[in-house]
Amino acid sequence: MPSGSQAVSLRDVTISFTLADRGTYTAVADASLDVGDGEFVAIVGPTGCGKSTLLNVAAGLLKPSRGVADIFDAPLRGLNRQAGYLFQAEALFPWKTAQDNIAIALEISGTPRREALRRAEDWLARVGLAGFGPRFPHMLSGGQRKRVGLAQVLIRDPKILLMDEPFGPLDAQTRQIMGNLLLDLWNQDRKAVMFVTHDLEEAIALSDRVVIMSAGPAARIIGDWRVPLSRPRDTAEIKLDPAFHRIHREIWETLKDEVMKGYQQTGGG
Ligand SMILES: Nc1ncnc2c1ncn2[C@@H]1O[C@H](COP(=O)(O)OP(=O)(O)OP(=O)(O)O)[C@@H](O)[C@H]1O
Repeated sequence: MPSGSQAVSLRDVTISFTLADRGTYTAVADASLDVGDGEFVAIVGPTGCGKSTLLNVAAGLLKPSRGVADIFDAPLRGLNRQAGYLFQAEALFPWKTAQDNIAIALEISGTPRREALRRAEDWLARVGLAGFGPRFPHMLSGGQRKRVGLAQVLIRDPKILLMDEPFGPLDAQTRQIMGNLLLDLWNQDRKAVMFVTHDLEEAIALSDRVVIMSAGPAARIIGDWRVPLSRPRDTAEIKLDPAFHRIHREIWETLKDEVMKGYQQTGGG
């Protein structure tokens, strides 16, 4: 459970982009969000509303135009070195084996190669890939590559995990399996997690809190729900729980109008 300190604290964050041809575009306006130490928070919103933009602020990849970002009560300057980042797109080197892909995350910060390889082997087992170390990414399934990606991030033991639709490209069953793996690993040391998804079911199944953003431009945080479901959870079975249906219905009431606005703006509806 949260220990009281905030791993990520965004205060009145506004993010505007200056576009060469169309002036200034404000993606996110006055967003305030706290993620407690050990807390799993999902951010859900319509397509293009600014979820990734907000995550990039927490990662230190993007400086807010207004407002502040604190990490463990200290102002974030430059890259957030306490965070590990897992994107939708794969970040594996195609010419390196699974084991090397995991080990490199330690080698770049100075861990001797032999030690890095040994720890990478442990992590292969922790993500259910014992024996797959010598395979190159093209010799692994999409789900297996995601497992390698997860190990690559977690081996550095970041205090905060920033995840941007990490299981997006996977089929529904593999997503569920990856969700369970993520929860198992998270349960072992409960890092703070910011998990961006457009999938409300996935958000509820995984998280302690679900935060809803409005459609952009100038997207805002318009809802923040505590998920009343006990842990440990199985991400498939939890969806049969009546409490899951109740909270889903409640959040969807707020989300659905924003989703329609988002589609209309992006020409999808
Ligand atoms: N570097 C940039 N320059 C200009 N506009 C940008 C930039 N980055 C993001 N945007 C715009 O800001 C808005 C929010 O984008 P963002 O990727 O954060 O949305 P999202 O909610 O993560 O979308 P999706 O769910 O489709 O991945 C979009 O309209 C996008 O086009």
